[in-house]
Amino acid sequence: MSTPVVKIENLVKRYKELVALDHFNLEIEEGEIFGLLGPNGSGKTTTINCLLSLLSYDKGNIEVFGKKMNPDSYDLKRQIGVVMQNVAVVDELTVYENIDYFCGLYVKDKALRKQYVEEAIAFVGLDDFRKFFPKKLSGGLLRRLNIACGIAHKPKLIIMDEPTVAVDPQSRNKILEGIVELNRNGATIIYTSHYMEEVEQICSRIAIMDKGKNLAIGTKDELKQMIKKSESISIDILDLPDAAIDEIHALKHVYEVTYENHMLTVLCSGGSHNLIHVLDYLQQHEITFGKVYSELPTLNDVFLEITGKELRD
Ligand SMILES: Nc1ncnc2c1ncn2[C@@H]1O[C@H](COP(=O)(O)OP(=O)(O)OP(=O)(O)O)[C@@H](O)[C@H]1O
Repeated sequence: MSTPVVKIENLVKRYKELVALDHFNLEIEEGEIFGLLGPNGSGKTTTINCLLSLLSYDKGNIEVFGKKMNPDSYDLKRQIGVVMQNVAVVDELTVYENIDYFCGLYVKDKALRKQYVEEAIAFVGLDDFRKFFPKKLSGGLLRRLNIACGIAHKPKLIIMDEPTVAVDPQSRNKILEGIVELNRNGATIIYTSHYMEEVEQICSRIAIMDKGKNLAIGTKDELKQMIKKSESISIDILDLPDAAIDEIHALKHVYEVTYENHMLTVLCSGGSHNLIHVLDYLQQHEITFGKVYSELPTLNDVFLEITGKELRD
């Protein structure tokens, strides 16, 4: 097997009494867009800061590209691009100068740097704004500048910590498309977010975090197969007899039935054609129904089943 790009073993990080990372483990392979998904405060930023050796930790081991990561591992850091949650650019420098400055920390050859800066500007679509100072940019454009500064030196590993927080939908889509393109061009990506839709959209594998622990790991389909729920059926019904609830509950693959505010909700585990079986039952018993909805599980359902609480909170 190839050497993982990132290997985190048994990482423990405490802030005084608070255990922010609790024996956290993670392996990321080359070529992945790896999603770290967890609610606010679950430990995503702490993981990233430990990984970059910006924070010391109490226990555990971290390797990047097969080598131990230390605060002075400059050879490793040169191969990493970081886009932090809080925009970190220099207000006194223009868009071009900012990207040139950050790229210049790693790329000393002037001609090559010029080429990289131009490519980064084109990549994030800031060509019309190259002479603007950061204070003149909208929130979305500022985020794009932040990304350009982190990736201009063409790192092999790119870490993005919630890059779309407080970003308008247009810029958000542009950012997500850009991440996929960076990956297509050969970079391994670590992407932290508490937006499950984004993580589902772009990540090849996902770790679900809560309270400093890695609760589950896999592709989105693997994660969804870990839980009981495979389908949630909701049907508008004006009047449903109590006996029908019990009989629907007894249908194959059904494990939970509720009827509230004229809405029948049927949760199913495995099987196929569950919706047809429920509708057949209603028709055979001449129960009139209105709108019908069938939903597959989301990552929120995975989180809910594992932790007993909503990811969205
Ligand atoms: N410098 C610090 N001092 C004390 N506690 C901290 C510090 N930084 C983070 N924490 C705490 O550690 C826990 C993990 O925080 P962390 O920022 O890593 O989570 P997160 O998943 O990145 O959340 P968010 O999405 O809000 O950034 C939280 O309970 C947080 O309050």
